[in-house]
Amino acid sequence: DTGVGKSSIVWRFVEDSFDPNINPTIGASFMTKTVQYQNELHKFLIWDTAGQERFRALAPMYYRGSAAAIIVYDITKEETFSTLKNWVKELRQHGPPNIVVAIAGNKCDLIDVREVMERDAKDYADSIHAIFVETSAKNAININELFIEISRRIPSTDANPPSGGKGFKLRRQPSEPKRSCC
Ligand SMILES: Nc1nc2c(ncn2[C@@H]2O[C@H](COP(=O)(O)OP(=O)(O)OP(=O)(O)O)[C@@H](O)[C@H]2O)c(=O)[nH]1
Repeated sequence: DTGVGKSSIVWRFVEDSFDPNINPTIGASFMTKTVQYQNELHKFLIWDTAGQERFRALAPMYYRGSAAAIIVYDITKEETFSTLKNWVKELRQHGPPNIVVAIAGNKCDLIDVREVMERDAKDYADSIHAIFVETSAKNAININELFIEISRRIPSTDANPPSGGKGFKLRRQPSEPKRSCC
């Protein structure tokens, strides 16, 4: 849904910053970030889609061919959790068969006005074999952990060759060049 904090999560991950006055996304925006994980470099190619209803029809362009999808709800708005379930159904029907799904319950800094119980969301995520974390883009809680868990679940490059552009893909390469054999 619009306003749940998708762009803020991506900004926190990519730029380690937070803008309380961030504008709603128009269409989609694209960002990349490379992180070191164990002895590999993981490059994330991230499409941040717009949540406003008028952009809904664009979403398949971005999730088609993607290795992973993060579906975000706002823990202070029950209706965003219902919307999330619809996105899960859509991904299951029209997304890539092996797409890694992660559910992020964002704005966990606002627990005083929580509407979605963490246990309920976790049980739902487990039932669909999705990654689950509560995040706060504002306070930088569980953002890196979310992406690291995604990269851990995505099979290595050979099984997922990069394929031209759209979607959330991850490329792996050794962090140190292999020495050629003598
Ligand atoms: N308290 C709190 N506010 C947040 C958090 N993440 C985002 N926000 C605020 O929520 C509002 C919406 O954030 P966005 O990142 O634009 O939400 P979005 O899901 O990308 O919205 P669309 O681009 O319309 O789809 C902004 O005012 C953010 O500052 C968070 O973790 N905690």
